[in-house]
Amino acid sequence: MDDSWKEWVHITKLDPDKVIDNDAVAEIATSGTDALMLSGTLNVTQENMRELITQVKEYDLPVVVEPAGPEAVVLEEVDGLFVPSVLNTPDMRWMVGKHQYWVKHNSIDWTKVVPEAYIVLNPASSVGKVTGAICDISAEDVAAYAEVADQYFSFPVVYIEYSGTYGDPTVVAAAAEVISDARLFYGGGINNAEKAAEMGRLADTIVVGNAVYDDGVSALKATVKAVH
Ligand SMILES: CC(C)=CCC/C(C)=C/CC/C(C)=C/CC/C(C)=C/COP(=O)(O)OP(=O)(O)O
Ligand SMILES: O=P(O)(O)OC[C@@H](O)CO
Ligand SMILES: [Mg+2]
Repeated sequence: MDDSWKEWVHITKLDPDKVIDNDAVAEIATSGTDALMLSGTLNVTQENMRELITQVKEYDLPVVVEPAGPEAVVLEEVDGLFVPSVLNTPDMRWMVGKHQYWVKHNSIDWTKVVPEAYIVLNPASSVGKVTGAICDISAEDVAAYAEVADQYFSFPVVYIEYSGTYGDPTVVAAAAEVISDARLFYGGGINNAEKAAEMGRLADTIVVGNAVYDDGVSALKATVKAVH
């Protein structure tokens, strides 16, 4: 993975566990979004991940996979692998445990891997439930995690994750304030131009997922226009 991902300001997240028709994929691919991130928490298998890759690979925009576990890693025909580590969970499997298992049983092409320091803040999301994240933390707590990720662990990405709900801009601003090297990603509940513009002013990159399925490609396009 070369460093071109550091210029992305808008990522569309597609879920291998959800169905999307080819017309919608074609419109998304030409919407102006910078990249497609194939990612989900529940029911993601090699099979449905490969099906989605086949569906999107014919378009010439970057496609990356964000696995929920070693079993969801597919590297063929994609440009890179964005691997989360969840900072705000007491369950170390989601910070380093699954990663150690993955490395022990596979030979990794590290040039294709971009680590993401996830701070999960929506307890109702699948990722919140699955990882046992401690979501009721303050902006100050979030900023401290962001600084640790950026300055102590040197993660290239800090990802503020509100998956499924629109987050608190003051929390994103607090994280942005303390980060100097990492790219700040924000994802969660962005389904129109206003929300995209607001979080786009605070984070380096916004990620739009559910809106594609719930509100359609026109909503997605509005979020692209708001930041491009
Ligand atoms: C070690 C390797 C290769 C992988 C492990 C990677 C880890 C630790 C992942 C933990 C966090 C996680 C499960 C991320 C999945 C990506 C993600 C956040 C999907 C979207 O969130 P959902 O909560 O599924 O949204 P919905 O509820 O709308 O499906
Ligand atoms: O689905 P939404 O709420 O847009 O969130 C996008 C992404 O952050 C999910 O991992
Ligand atoms: Mg999901």
